[in-house]
Amino acid sequence: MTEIFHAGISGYRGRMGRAVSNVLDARSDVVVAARFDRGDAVDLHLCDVIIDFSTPESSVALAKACAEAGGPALVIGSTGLSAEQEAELEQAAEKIAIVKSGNFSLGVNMLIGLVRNAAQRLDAKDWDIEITEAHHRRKVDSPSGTALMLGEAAAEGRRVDLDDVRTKPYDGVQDPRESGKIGFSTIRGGGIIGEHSVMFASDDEILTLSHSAIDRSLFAKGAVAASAWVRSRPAGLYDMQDVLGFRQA
Ligand SMILES: NC(=O)C1=CN([C@@H]2O[C@H](COP(=O)(O)OP(=O)(O)OC[C@H]3O[C@@H](n4cnc5c(N)ncnc54)[C@H](OP(=O)(O)O)[C@@H]3O)[C@@H](O)[C@H]2O)C=CC1
Ligand SMILES: O=C(O)C1=N[C@H](C(=O)O)C[C@H](O)C1
Repeated sequence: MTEIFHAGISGYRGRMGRAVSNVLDARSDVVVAARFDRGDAVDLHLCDVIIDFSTPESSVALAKACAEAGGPALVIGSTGLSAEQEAELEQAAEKIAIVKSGNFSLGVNMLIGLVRNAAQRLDAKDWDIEITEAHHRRKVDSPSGTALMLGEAAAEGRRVDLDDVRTKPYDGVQDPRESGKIGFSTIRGGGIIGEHSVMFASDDEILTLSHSAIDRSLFAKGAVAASAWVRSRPAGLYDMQDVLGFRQA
């Protein structure tokens, strides 16, 4: 028999909140026990898990409240968190189970592994890595959470720290590009759902690995799958690689 669980939606009036509502409403194994947005009160005890696509500040505040209450588990999709905010989530995850990912799609999570692998094999002195992302005009953070995850994967493949090799945005006249750096470029326009590409460029050839999101429901479906996975996990900070069983040993 299918076990029913109770889910909450944080940021439910937003683009992703509405997409998550639609996915949850279509499932017979989930009761939507709470929908809340900025300024709304929520009874955390009604939920086994809350799916949150809101803002960095509100995701951190929610994680702290859930940690203090001893639950529910969380699925967090908000991007643009500072290093301090990431650390606050890690602290909350000592008390509750949290899945946090900058992208809940299967394709992007596959891409992460491909990028890590390519970066490991293509010598940094010959191959420049440039990451490009494009999103709708209303997106406020850049580079996107996904672009940063792809940058982390490339840096991991090269066994370097992304903070040490990340380029500043190119603008005006500057020194020639150093080898070993990882560059980021951002496009914002119209209703673009989410485009990401990682270019490996040598003097002789170019390899580009890319992903296009066709419908926002893609992220919502992944987040709902993560919510079903995380609700029975012990406290800890997980990501979509864990949910999909892609984590490398
Ligand atoms: N990980 C992934 O796969 C994806 C991540 N995202 C990320 O998710 C986040 C939300 O994106 P999107 O839905 O497009 O943005 P929206 O601005 O459309 O939605 C965010 C919603 O959160 C609400 N909100 C603000 N503060 C709180 C609060 N304290 N409690 C509850 N809700 C609150 C906002 O209300 P108000 O309008 O009043 O501020 C708004 O309704 C972004 O960081 C985005 O980058 C997006 C898509 C996929
Ligand atoms: O804000 C968005 O829309 C998206 N944000 C995520 C990100 O920052 O990578 C994921 C997706 O690309 C859509």
